[in-house]
Amino acid sequence: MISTENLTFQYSPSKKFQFPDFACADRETMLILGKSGKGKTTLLHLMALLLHPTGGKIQINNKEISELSVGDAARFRAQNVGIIYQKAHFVHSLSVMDNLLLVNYLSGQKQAVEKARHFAESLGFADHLKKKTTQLSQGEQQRVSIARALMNNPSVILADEPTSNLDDDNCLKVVDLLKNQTNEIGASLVVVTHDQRLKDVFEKQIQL
Ligand SMILES: Nc1ncnc2c1ncn2[C@@H]1O[C@H](COP(=O)(O)OP(=O)(O)OP(=O)(O)O)[C@@H](O)[C@H]1O
Repeated sequence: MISTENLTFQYSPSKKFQFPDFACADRETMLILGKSGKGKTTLLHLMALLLHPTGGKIQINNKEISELSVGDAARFRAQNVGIIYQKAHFVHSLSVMDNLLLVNYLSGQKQAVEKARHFAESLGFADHLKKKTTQLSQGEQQRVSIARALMNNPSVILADEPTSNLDDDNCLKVVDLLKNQTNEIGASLVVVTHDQRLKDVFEKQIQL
């Protein structure tokens, strides 16, 4: 469950944002739409505790997260938030499997090899687990990055333009995978995008 109230942010006195209030419950999915420059990535980074709001509240599982210190925010993020970036960033020297297990390691949890295998099966990259991430196609890397975001059973999954580089077929496949996997672990899914193809596949939407 994630919700915001009176959320504001500014990069500079001339670059201010006031975001609409919203709430996304467990197993609920939500789309945040907006043209380029409207602040979609900024809002996602606020929800991910990568930026600190200038005003307002963000709650995850009824915990007020905007007041956490930098260290506490990093711990909270590692344990509760899964992020899918527009362009996946992997550790190129590690295998696909080790990139998945790294999430467990960084948040101080036991390495969940079976879970990684399960996601790889569900998302269709089980044959690639031993490969380096650079050996995968862009669509395959996108699916690995979805699995990586799920590895710690996060309460909230945040996806930044997860479909912008995909053709229509793969776009709908990735959205289905995201929704199904989110539902499986009982998380809230928030997608920010300017991809109009997603308008018809998310019931709950807000426009920036
Ligand atoms: N670090 C920064 N410092 C100053 N201004 C910034 C910074 N990051 C983003 N901005 C500005 O804030 C505005 C919103 O940026 P943001 O990346 O959130 O938009 P967006 O809606 O995600 O755009 P796009 O769809 O093009 O990715 C833009 O005008 C951008 O130039």
